Amino acid sequence: MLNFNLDASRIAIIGPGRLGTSFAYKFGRDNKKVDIYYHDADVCRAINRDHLNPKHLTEDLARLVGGMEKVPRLSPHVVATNDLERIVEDHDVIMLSVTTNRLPELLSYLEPLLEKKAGDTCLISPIKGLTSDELTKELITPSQLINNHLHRLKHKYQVVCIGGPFFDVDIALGRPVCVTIAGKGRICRFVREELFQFNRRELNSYYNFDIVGVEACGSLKNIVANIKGVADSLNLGDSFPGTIFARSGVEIRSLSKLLGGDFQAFYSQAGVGDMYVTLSSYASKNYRYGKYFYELYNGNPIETNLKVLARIDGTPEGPNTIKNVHRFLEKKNMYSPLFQCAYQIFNEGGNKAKMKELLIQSCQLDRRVKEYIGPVSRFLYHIMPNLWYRRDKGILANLDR
Ligand SMILES: NC(=O)C1=CN([C@@H]2O[C@H](COP(=O)(O)OP(=O)(O)OC[C@H]3O[C@@H](n4cnc5c(N)ncnc54)[C@H](OP(=O)(O)O)[C@@H]3O)[C@@H](O)[C@H]2O)C=CC1
Ligand SMILES: O=C(CO)COP(=O)(O)O
Repeated sequence: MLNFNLDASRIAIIGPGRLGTSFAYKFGRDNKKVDIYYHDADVCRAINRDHLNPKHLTEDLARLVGGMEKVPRLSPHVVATNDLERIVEDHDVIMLSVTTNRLPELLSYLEPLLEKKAGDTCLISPIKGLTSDELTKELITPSQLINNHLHRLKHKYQVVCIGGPFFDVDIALGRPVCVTIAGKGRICRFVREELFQFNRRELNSYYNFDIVGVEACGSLKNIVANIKGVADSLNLGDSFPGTIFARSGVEIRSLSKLLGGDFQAFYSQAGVGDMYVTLSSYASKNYRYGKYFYELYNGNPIETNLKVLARIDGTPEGPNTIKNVHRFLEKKNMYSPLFQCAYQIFNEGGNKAKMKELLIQSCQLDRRVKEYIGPVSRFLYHIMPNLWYRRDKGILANLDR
């Protein structure tokens, strides 16, 4: 049973990437004591000396505020260290601000330290990606990955996820942002009250019990942002984005349900709210990924991917999530034309005309004709989501639901 006398006056952030740095700005402004963990001592020294991140975010902030000299400095209460043991021992609240592919390795380092620690820990995850479970090969969200990895220590920690529309630059600069805090009620109330209600005009939050649904929506919309970046380069007109938006909603809703989330998650800040901004803004790494992928495309997706990643500060989650989702769709024989199209565009090669054709087909020629889910179908989805989903091949593929 987690003890709720957690100390929220100090917070640890693991991963000084774009988002971790932006939360260090925010919590520093709130006079919290912030300790950032990063394994490279030189980077830590630079952060402590200059009160700026030498690797991530700073250049984008400079562009936005009109020059490096105008970039705000991190509060003197923000300190970087490469001592992970001290980070775990000294903090009741730890934000894991790494990308999904780096999370298993990080959890392996954290596990013995959490076990040794005397007190309890609140782990906060803003991570928006899906991965494959090592044992079951099922598609899982970051909180599921954390819980699977740390199941022996489940009495010593709880996970809270942050979802919704929030871009690093907005958080860093104190622009109004409203997130979704998802997880168990008491720990979420603690996080909202102690960390997200200070200066509510700058950062505020709503609560959602459906942590898996919130994470699934936040992760899957990154894939849609990747394809929307491509679509916006294809001269498809001003109507087509509406169809991408609505049809991806259908796919996100179904897939999120299958992963253990609720249909309602999509109608939240973490669903439509986050998808709207990520699909329409250069602030999104995932949207830019799609744009640059089209621009730099040479027929070879592996080479193009490397060139695109070299041009983006930070790692967009969409490209890895597409691969993991694709494996899952194949395994489940699940019908999901837009995610299938995303996989083909970013992994299978071909020319730019093929990208256009794939996108038009996936949006305009969906085999599902009905836009609504009838009451019987809704009930069956509710009681047996693992059976009641649209198949890609076979007799069940013909059922419209
Ligand atoms: N940026 C944003 O606006 C938003 C991001 N998110 C989510 O937050 C997560 C992080 O995103 P973002 O910050 O943009 O990504 P970045 O790639 O900018 O940052 C990840 C950081 O984690 C570091 N890192 C990786 N492994 C470890 C480790 N074991 N220990 C310590 N640090 C480590 C990386 O180091 P290195 O530099 O060496 O690679 C990098 O600094 C993603 O899941 C993303 O989807 C969610 C909403 C908004
Ligand atoms: O989740 C996001 C915004 O809320 C997406 O941001 P990125 O595409 O920059 O990772």
